[in-house]
Amino acid sequence: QQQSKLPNVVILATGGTIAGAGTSSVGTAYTAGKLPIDALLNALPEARKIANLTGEQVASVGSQAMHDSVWLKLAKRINELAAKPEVDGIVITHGTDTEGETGYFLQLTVKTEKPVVLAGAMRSATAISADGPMNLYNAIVTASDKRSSNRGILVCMNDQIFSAREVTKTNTTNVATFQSPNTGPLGTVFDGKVEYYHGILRKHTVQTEFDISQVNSLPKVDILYGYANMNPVLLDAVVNDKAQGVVIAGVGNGNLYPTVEARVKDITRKGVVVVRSSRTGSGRVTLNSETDDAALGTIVADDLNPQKARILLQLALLKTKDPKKIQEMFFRY
Ligand SMILES: NC(=O)C[C@H](N)C(=O)O
Repeated sequence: QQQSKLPNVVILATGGTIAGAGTSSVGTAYTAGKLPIDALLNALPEARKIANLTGEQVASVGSQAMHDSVWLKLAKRINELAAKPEVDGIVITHGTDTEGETGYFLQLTVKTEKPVVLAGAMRSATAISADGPMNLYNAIVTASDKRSSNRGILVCMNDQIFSAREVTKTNTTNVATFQSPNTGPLGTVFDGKVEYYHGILRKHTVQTEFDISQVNSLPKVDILYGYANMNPVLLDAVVNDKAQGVVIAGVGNGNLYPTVEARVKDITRKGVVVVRSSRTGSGRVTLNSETDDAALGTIVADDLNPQKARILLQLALLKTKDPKKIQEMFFRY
C-alpha cells in the first residue's frame, strides 16, 4: 500500500553478505547473494514506515564476483530511475568486498542530485546479530532524507554515513570494517535520524564529464602490488594481456623498485598509462616527490587507493590517453 506522504525509494539489489544465508547461525560459512530483495524487505517491516519501497534484483553475487557489466547496468538503471519525478531516493544492496569500488564508479557516472545510498553487511542474514537489517534500514532512512541530496554516492554501515569516494573496507570480518582513512565519515544515522558533519569537495555525479549511457565495456586496467625487490616481469604480463592502463600500489608515497621504474619508463613510452598509488592505505601520492614522474611518464593517484584509482583510470581512458589530462582528472575527482 503506497502512502502519499512518504518518499518513494527504489532498492536495487546485487547480492552480498547482506543477502547471504548459511547453515549455522554462529559460523562464518555462508553463501553471499542467496536471498532475493523481497525476502530482505519482508524481514524489515519497519522500513515501510519510512518510505514506499520497491525492490529490483539487478544481480545476485558475492561482490568478489562484481564486474564492469554490473557497474554499467547499475549506473544506467539508477540514471533511468532518478530521472523519474516520483522517485525520491535509491538504495543499492551490495557485498562489502568491493562496495567502495562500485560506489566510486557510481559517484563518477550517475547523473542525479537525488540521494543514492549503498548498504552492505558483515554478517549473513541468517547469523545471530546480523547487521544487514539495521544497515539496510539506515540506508533507507538516509535515502529518504532530503539533506542527503547532492552529496555524491553515500555508503551506510554500522550507524555511519561515508562518501563513496573515501570509504574503504579495513577489516576482513568486523562489522565496523568501513572507514574513510583520509577524511572520516560524513555523518551518522541513528535512531532513524540522519546527521551530517562534513560535506565533500571533489566533483561528482552531475558535475563529472563521464557519460556511460552509450558505453558497454570499460578499458582494461590492472593493479600491481609493490614490495621490496618487486619483480618487473609482472608489468610485462599485464601489458601483454592488453592493459591500456596500470595502477601500481607502490610503497610509501607510491615509490617503485628500481627495476620496476625502468620498465615503467618503457611502457609509458609505448602509450600505456601508469598511475602511482600507495599500498599504505592512507594519504596522498604526491607528484615528482621521491619518484620523478616527469622522467617516468607516470601520473599520481592523489589520495585514491589503488582500486579506486583503477576505476577513475578506466573512465578517464574512455575520454583520452593524454597523461596530462588524466592527471588533471585525478586532481578533480
Ligand atoms: N561482507 C560481505 O559482503 C562479503 C562478501 N564476500 C561480499 O562482498 O559479497
